[in-house]
Amino acid sequence: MKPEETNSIGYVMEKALGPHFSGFRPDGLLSSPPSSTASPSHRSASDSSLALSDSNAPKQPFVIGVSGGTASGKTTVCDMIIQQLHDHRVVLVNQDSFYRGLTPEESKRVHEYNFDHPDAFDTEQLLDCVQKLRSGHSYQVPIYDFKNHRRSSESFRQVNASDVIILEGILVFHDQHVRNLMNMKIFVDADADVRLARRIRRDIVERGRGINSVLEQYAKFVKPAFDNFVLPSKKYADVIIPRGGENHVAIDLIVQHIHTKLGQHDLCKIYPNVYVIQSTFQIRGMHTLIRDKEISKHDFVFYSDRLIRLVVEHGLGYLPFTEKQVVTPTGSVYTGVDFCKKLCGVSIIRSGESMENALRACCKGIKIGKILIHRDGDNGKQLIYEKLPKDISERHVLLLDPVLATGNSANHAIELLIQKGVPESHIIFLNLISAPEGIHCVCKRFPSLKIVTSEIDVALNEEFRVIPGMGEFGDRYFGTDD
Ligand SMILES: Nc1ncnc2c1ncn2[C@@H]1O[C@H](COP(=O)(O)OP(=O)(O)O)[C@@H](O)[C@H]1O
Ligand SMILES: Nc1ccn([C@@H]2O[C@H](COP(=O)(O)O)[C@@H](O)[C@H]2O)c(=O)n1
Ligand SMILES: [Mg+2]
Repeated sequence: MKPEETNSIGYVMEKALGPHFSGFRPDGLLSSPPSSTASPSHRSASDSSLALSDSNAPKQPFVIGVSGGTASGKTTVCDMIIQQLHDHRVVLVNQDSFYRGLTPEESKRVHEYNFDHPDAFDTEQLLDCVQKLRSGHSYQVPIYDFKNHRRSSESFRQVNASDVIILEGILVFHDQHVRNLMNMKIFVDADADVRLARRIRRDIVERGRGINSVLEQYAKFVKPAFDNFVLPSKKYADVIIPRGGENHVAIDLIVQHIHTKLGQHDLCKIYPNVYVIQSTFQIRGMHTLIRDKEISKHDFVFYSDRLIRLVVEHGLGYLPFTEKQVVTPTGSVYTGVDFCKKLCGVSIIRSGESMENALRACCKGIKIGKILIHRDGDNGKQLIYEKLPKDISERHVLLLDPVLATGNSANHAIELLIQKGVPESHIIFLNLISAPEGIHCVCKRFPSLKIVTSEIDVALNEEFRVIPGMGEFGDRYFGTDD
């Protein structure tokens, strides 16, 4: 066959009708798989290399760090968060529990001891505790006594694994390894005078101190350590709460965010631009049907179409809009929104074409372009054919492919769109199922693109097929599987 023949669109189209790997078999093109062996202490909670792909594995808890100066209201804020998260299991770990007990010598000269310096805490032990809880184990947390500055030698507080771990203390943002275990960092802010007033009252009432000793300790250690260690760690906070426990708006927003994150797949916590449509029994039922190898072709198409329609509708929700007012038949004004007009679809041939009808049904008269990515021989070379709207650079693009497997073909298609002038943030990639490997691959390369999917599967197998997956979508949908 002559080279020009192998390059002809007809030839490639015909080839594309053969077995089609929705993830495009990579032949050495696959970037190294996400590592699952890195030591947890050196991984950040937002590190994309976290091995979070196994949906059957226990969910990782959501770790919240709460820091702030002494008596700023950290404990009060934590209590309020815990109360509002009543439908989740939440545990509170206080950094205070990890104060090193004083030696008899140190106890004699307690007024010279700096309880506000990072060295006053056993940070290694604190790290061990959070790591254990994060990996689903319980932990015997020490009990610290502020009156005699020692840990109890007999008793511990058993803290069990839970959905949310709150780690609270003046210096929880100081150590990088501890910080890296947090999914969310909150800094509780309060005026220094207010804090001092609260501290005096609390230390006298609860910690058996006298006014002079509180003021002396404050001037000698607490204030300098606040300036040197606590305040500089404020920059790591995701949220700063002024007025601590009084700030109900801030606490409501935080609780709402935690609720959203808890309901999400772990990959959505890592990549904020990945959206999984909210699962319902209807959606789960449709997935059950289309994943069943015994289903008839007719039913496969019917239920795939239903799911595709949902994904398309959901994806359209991420397009920009403008405000629009209309007058209703009652003569009233309704303030609504106008759809984004500069829009097109692009299907990745062949299976992406199965999504075109749903897009046409939702967006009247929408232009739909096509991209065909064809593996040329066994050397990893690809041929890319495209037929795209001429003004695509001015449009938001809904990229269509029902299965995101390795992410290689998606990345080629996205690269092509970007070459054509489409801003990365104007691309919404729609699919029915995504493999974690594909999500890592696409999101690392294109962090501002959005992926909308209906389920995230467990992993890819050694043949780069999605597990549990649904087989060759294109073959099953277009009836070319046997
Ligand atoms: N908004 C508030 N108004 C009045 N008192 C408060 C307020 N927030 C906290 N307190 C009191 O101040 C003291 C310190 O608050 P706490 O939450 O324990 O601070 P932290 O844990 O940051 O040291 C406690 O006695 C608490 O009851
Ligand atoms: N034996 C101790 C241990 C600690 N402190 C002080 O406690 C403060 C931290 O607790 P908060 O609830 O206020 O965050 C810290 O500023 C230490 O000075 C103490 O007085 N005695
Ligand atoms: Mg406290």
